[in-house]
Amino acid sequence: MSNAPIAIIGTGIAGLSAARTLHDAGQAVQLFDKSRRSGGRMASKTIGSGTLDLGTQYFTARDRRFTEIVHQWQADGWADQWSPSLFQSRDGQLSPSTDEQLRWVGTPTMSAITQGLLDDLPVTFSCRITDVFRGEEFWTLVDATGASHGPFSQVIIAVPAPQAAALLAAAPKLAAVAASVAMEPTWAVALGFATPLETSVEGCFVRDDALDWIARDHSKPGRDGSLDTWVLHASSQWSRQHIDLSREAVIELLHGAFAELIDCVVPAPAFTLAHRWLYARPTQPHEWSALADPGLGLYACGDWCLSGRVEGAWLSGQEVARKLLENL
Ligand SMILES: Cc1cc2nc3c(=O)[nH]c(=O)nc-3n(C[C@H](O)[C@H](O)[C@H](O)COP(=O)(O)OP(=O)(O)OC[C@H]3O[C@@H](n4cnc5c(N)ncnc54)[C@H](O)[C@@H]3O)c2cc1C
Ligand SMILES: NC(=O)C1=CN([C@@H]2O[C@H](COP(=O)(O)OP(=O)(O)OC[C@H]3O[C@@H](n4cnc5c(N)ncnc54)[C@H](O)[C@@H]3O)[C@@H](O)[C@H]2O)CC=C1
Repeated sequence: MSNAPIAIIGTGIAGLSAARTLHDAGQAVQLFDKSRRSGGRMASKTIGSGTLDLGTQYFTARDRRFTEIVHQWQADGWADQWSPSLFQSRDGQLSPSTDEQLRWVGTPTMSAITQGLLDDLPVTFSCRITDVFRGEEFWTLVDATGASHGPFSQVIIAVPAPQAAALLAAAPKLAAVAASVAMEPTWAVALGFATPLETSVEGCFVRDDALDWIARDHSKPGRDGSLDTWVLHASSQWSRQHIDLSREAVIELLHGAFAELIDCVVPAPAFTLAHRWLYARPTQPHEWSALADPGLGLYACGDWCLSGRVEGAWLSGQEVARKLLENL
């Protein structure tokens, strides 16, 4: 057995779930991410004095193992329950839609969870891995600048399926599985109002043309900042149809749809932002848990291996760590 560390590409919840478990089992890990910080689709955006959850809005916990870890995160101060005043909108009709579902958010921002998991694990940010190849004994990673990283004993790829497919070239069967997963885009828009909107809506499931979901970000626990902030998510279909639209045009269209939907006057926002998530969610759930070629030492995990939600991504990371440890 070699002392070379395990490389993990991706510091979203899946990669960090695996990293933490491997680290706790005494394995050395080295993480890489193309972004400047951890979180992936659970990242939060800093805006002036506050922050916004532009990707994941909340998460539910149905699996026992995930429920246990979420309670641990709550005890650590990284997560808390969010009980929004919920509505739904169908055919332009807004109506209350309360339910009993427990919903969780990171505190004070969604990214607090991945930051907590990362802690002081070794990580290289702003490093897009473009090639993963195996020599006689060890793995080497190559980044977009052409620089090499290694040697590594094993590699875990924890990125969205379309990006994973290219990095799994050394294991064509795994690459083919990843390539078979279609992922849908989501346009996200944030609006900040200087004066709070006069509505009791804090979250709304929408089934109209453009929008899919709206949330009063400011209503989540631990959020500060002076603006009344809202996050609007377009439906997959609308996002696909408007994939190449400019940010300004997307803000205008979704702001218009929001103003039509909400039951109050919507003044001009003091702040706007648009973000395009190209690989927001798999078109359907899968039951792979994680992909593994133990002989080679190449593994993959991510939300696309399971439910396409935070819970699925975390469970997939657990499963990849379990498989890897089992094969050491
Ligand atoms: C708009 C939106 C709303 C959502 N809402 C919810 C919700 O309300 N509830 C819920 O449960 N889930 C929600 N989700 C889904 C949830 O965010 C994901 O299921 C989960 O965060 C996926 O985690 P992951 O670790 O698998 O992938 P990611 O979070 O995508 O992490 C992958 C990481 O890999 C990095 N990366 C990619 N390619 C490379 C490369 N070549 N080299 C280096 N690094 C690379 C990325 O920068 C990223 O940090 C939402 C997603 C989006 C986009
Ligand atoms: N925009 C994106 O890219 C993504 C959005 N995601 C959303 O993240 C959420 C996560 O799902 P779960 O954890 O199962 O959460 P959940 O149980 O709150 O919601 C699941 C789905 O059930 C419906 N629903 C739930 N509660 C209500 C209600 N009170 N009134 C009306 N409809 C309701 C609604 O359609 C919702 O999308 C879902 O809303 C997904 O649509 C998940 C992944 C990506």
